[in-house]
Amino acid sequence: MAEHDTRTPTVVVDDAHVTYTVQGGRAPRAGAASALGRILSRRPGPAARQVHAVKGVSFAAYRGEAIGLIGSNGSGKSTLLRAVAGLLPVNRGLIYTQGRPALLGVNAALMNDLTGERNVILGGLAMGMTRAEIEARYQEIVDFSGINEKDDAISRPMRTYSSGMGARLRFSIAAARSHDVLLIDEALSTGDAKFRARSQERIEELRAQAGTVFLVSHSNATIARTCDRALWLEAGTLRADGPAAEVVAAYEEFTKKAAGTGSRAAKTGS
Ligand SMILES: Nc1ncnc2c1ncn2[C@@H]1O[C@H](COP(=O)(O)OP(=O)(O)OP(=O)(O)O)[C@@H](O)[C@H]1O
Repeated sequence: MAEHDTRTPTVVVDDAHVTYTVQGGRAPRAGAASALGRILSRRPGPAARQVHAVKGVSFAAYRGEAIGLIGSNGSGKSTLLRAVAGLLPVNRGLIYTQGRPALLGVNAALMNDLTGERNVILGGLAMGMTRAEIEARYQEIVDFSGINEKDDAISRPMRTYSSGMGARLRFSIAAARSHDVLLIDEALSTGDAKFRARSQERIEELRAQAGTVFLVSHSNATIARTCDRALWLEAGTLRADGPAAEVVAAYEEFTKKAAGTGSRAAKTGS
């Protein structure tokens, strides 16, 4: 008889499909003149197209796990993360999550014209913290981000920050409280080595507080170092799910082979 699984699931994804609908197309010819021509001749515009980004993915994630998402460009990693965060609907299948997952993306919605300080408050509220909680943790968030080490950058508008500084502040806000499910999209790879080490420690703490952490990264080293499990997506389907080191090794083997095929194809001109 199969052993009973006593771990607590935090995210269950069952045969999830996500499709984007893209309106229009053929941009180069879609100028005002051609649009006018279309109206005059009553020709229909370009039809809406579907992009099937996630195709039947299933897995369960448990408390205390740090799961890396790897795969080629456009393989569906960010889409899957956004669907788990509840920001994109699934067209088919089901996604169950415990609590409200927090998505921390490089594009997380902070306001560029507001100061870092105002953004800490906004971001904290968006993460479900109360004003009192934010006030109590404000200094800790700023110190963790390290953006105030050289000058008083926190009082400047976000648009004056480098991309690394912005990413660090976003991570610091999201990591200020514990989450049942924390989803991180590439945020770590933007920071410098010191910040990376610090955020890795913080992810460890969040895991210890019984949360589940998902991390999308193009750095195989980051995935192998930070995660114990990895999901490998390719063209919207799950190619592998297992211990991070094994999945990363299989993915590296695949990318090496794909690069080899590419150069041979280029040589033969096919
Ligand atoms: N807003 C959108 N509208 C239409 N298609 C989209 C949209 N966002 C992503 N896609 C398409 O969905 C597919 C998966 O994209 P996604 O961004 O999830 O991949 P990814 O694995 O995160 O890629 P990368 O590694 O380049 O960040 C791609 O074919 C992409 O072109």
